[in-house]
Amino acid sequence: LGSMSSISVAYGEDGPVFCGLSSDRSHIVTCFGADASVLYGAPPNIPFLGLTAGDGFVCGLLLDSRQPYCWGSNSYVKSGVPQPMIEGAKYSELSAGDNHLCALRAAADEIHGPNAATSLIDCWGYNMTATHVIDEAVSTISAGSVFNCGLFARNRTVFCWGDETVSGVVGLAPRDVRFQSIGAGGYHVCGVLENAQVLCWGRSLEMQQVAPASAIGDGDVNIVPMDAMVSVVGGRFHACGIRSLDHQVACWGFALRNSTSPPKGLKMYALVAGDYFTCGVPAETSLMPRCWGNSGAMALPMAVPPGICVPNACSHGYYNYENHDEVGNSKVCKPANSRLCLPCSAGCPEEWYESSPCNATADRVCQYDCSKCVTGECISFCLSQKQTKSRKLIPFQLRIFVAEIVFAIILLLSVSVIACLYARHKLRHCQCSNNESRLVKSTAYSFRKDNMRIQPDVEDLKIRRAQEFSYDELEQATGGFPEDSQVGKGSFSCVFKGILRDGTVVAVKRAIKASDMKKSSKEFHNELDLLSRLNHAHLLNLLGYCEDGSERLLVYEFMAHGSLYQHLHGKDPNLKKRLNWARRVTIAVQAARGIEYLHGYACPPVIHRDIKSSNILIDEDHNARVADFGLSILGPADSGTPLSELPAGTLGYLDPEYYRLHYLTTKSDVYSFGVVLLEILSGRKAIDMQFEEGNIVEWAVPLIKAGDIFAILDPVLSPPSDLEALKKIASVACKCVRMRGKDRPLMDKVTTALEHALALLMGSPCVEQPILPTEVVLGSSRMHKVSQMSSNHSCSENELAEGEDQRIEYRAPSWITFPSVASSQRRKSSASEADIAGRTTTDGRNIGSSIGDGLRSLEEEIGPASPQENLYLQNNF
Ligand SMILES: Nc1ncnc2c1ncn2[C@@H]1O[C@H](COP(=O)(O)OP(=O)(O)OP(=O)(O)O)[C@@H](O)[C@H]1O
Repeated sequence: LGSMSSISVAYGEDGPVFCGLSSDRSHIVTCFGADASVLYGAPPNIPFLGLTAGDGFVCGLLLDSRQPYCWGSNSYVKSGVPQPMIEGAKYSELSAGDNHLCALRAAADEIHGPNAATSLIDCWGYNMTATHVIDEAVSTISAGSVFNCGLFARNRTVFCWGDETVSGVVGLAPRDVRFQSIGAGGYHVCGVLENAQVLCWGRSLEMQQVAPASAIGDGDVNIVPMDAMVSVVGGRFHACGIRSLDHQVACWGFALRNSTSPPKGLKMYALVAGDYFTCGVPAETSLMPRCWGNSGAMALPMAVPPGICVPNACSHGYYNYENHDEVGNSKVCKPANSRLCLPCSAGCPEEWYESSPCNATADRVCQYDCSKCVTGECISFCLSQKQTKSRKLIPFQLRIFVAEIVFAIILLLSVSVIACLYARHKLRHCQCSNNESRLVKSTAYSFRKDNMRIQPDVEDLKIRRAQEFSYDELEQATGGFPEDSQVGKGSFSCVFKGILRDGTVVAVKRAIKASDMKKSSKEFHNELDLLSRLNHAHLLNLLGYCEDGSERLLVYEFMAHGSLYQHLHGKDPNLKKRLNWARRVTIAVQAARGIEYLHGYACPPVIHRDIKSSNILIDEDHNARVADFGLSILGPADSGTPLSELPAGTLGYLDPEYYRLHYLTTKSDVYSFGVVLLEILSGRKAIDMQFEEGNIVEWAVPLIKAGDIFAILDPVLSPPSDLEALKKIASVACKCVRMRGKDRPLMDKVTTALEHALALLMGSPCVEQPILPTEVVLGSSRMHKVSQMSSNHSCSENELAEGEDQRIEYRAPSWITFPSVASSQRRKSSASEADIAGRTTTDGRNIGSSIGDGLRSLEEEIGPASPQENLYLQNNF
């Protein structure tokens, strides 16, 4: 009964059967109930635009062909596309009565469209099979048991046709009354008038007559309670509507004995009625329909869109439906540019006022205006408000007493907070208080450099918020998220290249539907929070975000050269070759600095939890940026304190200690970064089952320990003439992937070691040449030629080739703002447990003892920097 919707209720001997479309954009139908012919006749995997149902059957409007398709056991409405069917006919709406189906023709041209002079309505079934030519454009149709009604598009008046003897509805249709919408029931029709009041007519039982006949014409007129409604539906002898004010359901008319009532206190988006059974899509995140009536109350285990998707923008009086966070990541509607419009509440009643108007994305909100109260409801509401206020007017002495208590509590709290801050400060030398850390402000970056820590300024962070984008803006920027602008895909998102209106090239990360909605929503907010707070030259900057219904998108700076993973393991072998040793080690240094910032300089520290080569992105200046804070969590103030978190991360990079014991510290990131270092050295994936030893750690560490560095180096690159730098990196990698977190170095140690290795790599082959700032070009905002390198005869041919490769390198402007914490300072700042362990333990895992220079403690191993290295480091870091 009624009009087409995203849900339908069929009825018959076997009781009601509910069918609904999936809210996951698939538009696939699923049914629940006891009528096997409806349940099992439902076509799997065929998308529908909307549904309608009658006695023992359901019909859907096929999304692709726009033709009706029915299934079930009604002998008048056969399964399949109803016959006769005009070839190529397309329909915009369906409505089913007891034993018939009507469909409103939607011609591709304007002959029968909404602005047309005529409309065609085709009906099939008992006593109904005919084509009706209506002399005006019809906007919607709704079927009762043996009759149908429609609304004219132009003047919104109603017209009905069908079996008048049985229904008694057709002749009673009010003339010259304008409706926003109508809902036909068994033997009555209800409609929402232009002023949002509801008017019913017909001869259904128990329908109270309250409206003056003069207002609506002759006949047996029934009207609902006086509440303004946004929509109405009709059952066999009852009708239900969604109240405009609170979106709660109100039902009236006849109900069977022992029927359940509509849920109280539950807001609804949409309703549909069978004969004695009504269902609604609740305005809550689950979107799981609730039903009530003769078969008891039930919640159906599927999420259903709260209406029909339309191709056009929502017209005036409608707002674009937004999903709630937990509902899903993808849009409800297919195709992507269609949308779901819900009716705005129709104004506020007399004694109410509008506290916020209906806009493009949200309905209007009304509140009681206590100065205009007339009804008891309003008066009692305002009285209760008053009482609440007057209760606040407590005697003066009592107020003083309370104030004293409050003061004492505040004092106590302040002392505790100061004590905690002090303890925390002592524990981790991390100064979070504003007083201690007045930060150097700049528009793009805000860091404080003191002898130990650099922290984001709290005030600055309050101001520096990521920009909020509308979905349309981002859809436009990416050209509608087509496949060819997709630059990557993760477990929870697809990444698209886009261009904002101001010409900025961006990467738009669009969350995809995850099986665990809460998780993906949590990740979205984690990432948003973290990225808004963090700012570093080697972290991927968040430019903005968008949260629109079920859509969640993050907008990042576009990284022109993709991910380190793509370079090392992508399909293009040239990419890998082009990533010569100097670039690889530079990337390692830069990524290490980003992670070091997370661990050491952000306050409180941040544990990334998903360090891997696909999360190290490379910008157009070939600088590395650590990305994807989806799994990050703020670490304990004392970064050595473990957090008991359920393991999350990527196989192959996951710290075994964290995985097995759920023991999470910053050292878990150190492990993952060690794996990345091994990837960089070997060009192998973290897990690659094409090799006998598929796990990179299990494969590489024994070889490095045995001093066979050659065996692990990426065969696509010629090894540098002096392997010292790579040996140092291999040694650092081995330390990073030690089994016990406490045996691994801290990130600042790792960074320092890598910086030295880089300096060695850049300097040692050309030791005769002094390395000048303009020559070693990593980090210059201008282009510099490494003329010396190309003319240096002591460099090998291979190195020369690699050197040529890196002659033109840039430094992103953000480099300039990177705090130049000298390696020596860093060294002082963290005497890692690993280093201490490295010097003292005789454990077999302390590989330092087994391979000579290979894996001694980092301090010993790095040794003092050579003058060239120092010069290089001073000028470049
Ligand atoms: N800002 C960006 N600029 C250019 N490409 C990007 C950007 N961000 C991500 N990508 C590309 O998209 C891919 C997917 O990124 P995403 O962060 O969604 O997933 P992931 O980290 O690779 O995997 P997972 O989500 O499973 O951890 C990246 O590997 C990278 O190739």
